[in-house]
Amino acid sequence: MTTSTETIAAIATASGAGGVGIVRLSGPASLSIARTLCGRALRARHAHHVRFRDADGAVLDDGLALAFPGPASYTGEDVVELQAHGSPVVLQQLLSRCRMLGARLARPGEFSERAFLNGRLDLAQAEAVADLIAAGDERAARAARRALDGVFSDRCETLAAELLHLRVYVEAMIDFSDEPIDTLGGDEVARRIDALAASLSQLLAEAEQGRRLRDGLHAVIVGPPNAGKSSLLNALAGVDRAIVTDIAGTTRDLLHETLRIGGLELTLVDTAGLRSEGDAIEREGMRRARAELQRADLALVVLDARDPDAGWVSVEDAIADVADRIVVHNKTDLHAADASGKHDALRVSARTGAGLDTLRDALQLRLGGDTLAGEGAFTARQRHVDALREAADAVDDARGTLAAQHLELAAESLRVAHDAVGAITGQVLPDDLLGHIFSSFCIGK
Ligand SMILES: Nc1nc2c(c(=O)[nH]1)N(C=O)[C@@H](CNc1ccc(C(=O)N[C@@H](CCC(=O)O)C(=O)O)cc1)CN2
Ligand SMILES: Nc1nc2c(ncn2[C@@H]2O[C@H](COP(=O)(O)OP(=O)(O)OP(=O)(O)O)[C@@H](O)[C@H]2O)c(=O)[nH]1
Ligand SMILES: [Mg+2]
Repeated sequence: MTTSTETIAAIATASGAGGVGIVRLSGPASLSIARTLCGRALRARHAHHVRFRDADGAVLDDGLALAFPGPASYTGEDVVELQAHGSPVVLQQLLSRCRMLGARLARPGEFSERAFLNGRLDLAQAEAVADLIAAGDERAARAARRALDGVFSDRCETLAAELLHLRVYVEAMIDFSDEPIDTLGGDEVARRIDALAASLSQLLAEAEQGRRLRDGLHAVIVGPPNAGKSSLLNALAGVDRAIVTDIAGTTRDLLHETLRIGGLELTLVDTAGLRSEGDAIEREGMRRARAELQRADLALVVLDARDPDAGWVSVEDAIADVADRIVVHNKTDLHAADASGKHDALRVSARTGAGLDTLRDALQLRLGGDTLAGEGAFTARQRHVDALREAADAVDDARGTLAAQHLELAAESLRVAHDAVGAITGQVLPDDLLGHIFSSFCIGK
């Protein structure tokens, strides 16, 4: 257990006026700072109604003070909460007073970082705290809650334990490598590596879904100029967000809009129409459109129903790497005949609204509907997915090298896999991983 010498303080409640606002302290001086500020000693885990006083004895506010002596606290250190009226001015005054009495301002995520360093939460759980706070819908909140409860961490730790076991075994085989592997239980190790590879790929798939739960689905509207991409964004969002004109090349910047479909969040991005000509501004817009497609889970391809093939040529290349796509033929109000068969396209009209419900249903299906929200689903981050993929690759390598009787290489691959899985829960800490993770938290969390 690490103990910090510095006492940190922050406003723990959201900025702006509120019913109640909380200043939170953590560290060795918390209790003495509170005693001075409240004019009395605080009993552990009791709510005291007190007056918070400034240096000159003036009353800053009255409120509730709570002390949680370590280690039975959120951070594992001595923690104090000053629960005042939710006035930003009063909360700032309380915070300044805490600083005068020896606390320093907490960095973003520093309370949770200390909770991690003191073993109150593992790293994936600490990340789940931030993901819970940022959850955009109920499904994401439930899944973050499960990650916070350790559902994901437990799975990682089971894998890490098995990896450790295999490492020990393979290292032992190296020490006895004069003898043939099969007499050393090589078959048994191979079987266990196979089982481990299967568990890893199962967890990787679930973590990928968890990443989508956390980040929401990212859909990029793409198509030739003038097909009605911006009109469709406006129609789906139900607001007049993007500029629409009959001039090809109207949209240049990326335009993000958050949609809710069936209670689930979807980010929709409007982009510049793709074509081979265009001035410097339009070309920059197309470059951005292509870059945005690299991050897309789904391409929403908009073609003009009157000439879908012409448009298709311009987008085919750009969407080659996108995992999923929905093709729509727009402006069907101008084109009655059904030419959509070729791309398995949905027929819509951004102008009249025809076909938009069907499109919404298709989007909702892609959002995962119930499958993503299944029992036991948890949120995960790209960092976790990358780590599991690295581990899966390394375990595959170990399988091969073991079969070829290269025990040292197999041992090294297992070590790499073990470290990768360990970094998810923070059992293993690569350089500056903590700074990287916690700096994106809210202050006071
Ligand atoms: N007012 C307030 N509400 C809050 C928090 C907080 O810090 N303050 N939390 C902060 O994010 C969350 C709750 N998380 C917490 C986690 C552990 C402990 C704690 O004192 N744990 C001790 C005692 C365990 C017990 O009695 O249940 C421990 O783990 O030993 C407190 C809050 C959400 N609500
Ligand atoms: N009749 C009809 N016109 C439409 C429909 N959707 C869009 N339009 C018209 O088509 C023209 C182009 O629409 P935009 O939404 O700006 O097209 P865009 O694909 O965003 O075009 P760029 O931004 O230039 O790439 C505008 O005049 C729209 O009013 C539709 O469903 N029916
Ligand atoms: Mg546009």
